[in-house]
Amino acid sequence: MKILANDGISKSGVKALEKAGFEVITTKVAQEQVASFINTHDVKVLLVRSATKVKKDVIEACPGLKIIGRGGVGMDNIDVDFARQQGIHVINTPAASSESVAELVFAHLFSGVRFLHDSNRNMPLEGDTRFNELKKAYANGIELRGKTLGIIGFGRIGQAVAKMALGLGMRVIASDKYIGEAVIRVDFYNGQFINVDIKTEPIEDLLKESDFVTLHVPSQNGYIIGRDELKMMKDNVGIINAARGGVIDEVALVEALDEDRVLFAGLDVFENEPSPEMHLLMNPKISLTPHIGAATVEAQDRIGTELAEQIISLLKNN
Ligand SMILES: O=C(O)[C@H](O)COP(=O)(O)O
Repeated sequence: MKILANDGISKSGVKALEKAGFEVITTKVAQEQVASFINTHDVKVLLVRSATKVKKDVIEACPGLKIIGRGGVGMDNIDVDFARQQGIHVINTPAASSESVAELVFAHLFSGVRFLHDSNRNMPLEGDTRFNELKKAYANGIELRGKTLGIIGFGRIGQAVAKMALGLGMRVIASDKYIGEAVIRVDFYNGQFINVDIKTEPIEDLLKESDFVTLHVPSQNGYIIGRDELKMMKDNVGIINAARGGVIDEVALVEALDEDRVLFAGLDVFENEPSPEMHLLMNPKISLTPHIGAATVEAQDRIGTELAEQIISLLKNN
């Protein structure tokens, strides 16, 4: 039975699937060719990350598909309900990448408070005399310890962020439409741990209290952080979005950065993906990454292995 992993899959995933007798094809097929490739090669399982879109047109054109697998969390690139109505299993790996996304949030936070993204762009060439000038420009860094981190969206990723923030000595507050409270277990290298109970609070309170705000919500129809929400935030707040483009109003964000109301932003996702707007790319107050929250060896290994386990259990054990 053939599997097309159109956005790639880890070696561990390929190995587990091949061991179970599947053939895994990892050639990248262009979006417009996906359906015809699936049909001509008699592919039964389509695996994607966020790049390949599996919308109604593709699903309708591939009546032989048995499984659509999303290696990752967000399923906004898949018409999940429609696929399930056609009797296709739709699976994902909701827990596999939480730590990696959380670590990227801190990469952006550390970059923001110490201007790393900007100093990397500006470091002087040999013979350039601006070294001391830059030393002065980046002299007012901020420590994270003791500051308040507001986490919007307190599911798996939000809670992984909370755990790391607590480890750094930050105060953590959270807001979530569906989750009232969560016990965050902070593990130490020597096997010891502490539990910290965090009750969520209304978003308005979070925005007023936070020194840094990070978003961990699924794709939305409207902005969670728009012009009004930006106005509610503390002066010199830092904002991170490693969730989905479209949860922050980018135009209002740039305005707030330009007016020195927001100190910095860290963006891994964009309203216009994969071609983020120029006003974001050129902004010295924005630390940027190209949607790589889940892009670690460890997360992709877990994702590949979990997908393989689910596929084997759905197709081999039934
Ligand atoms: O929803 C996800 O899992 C993340 O956005 C990662 O997406 P990616 O698999 O395209 O890196």
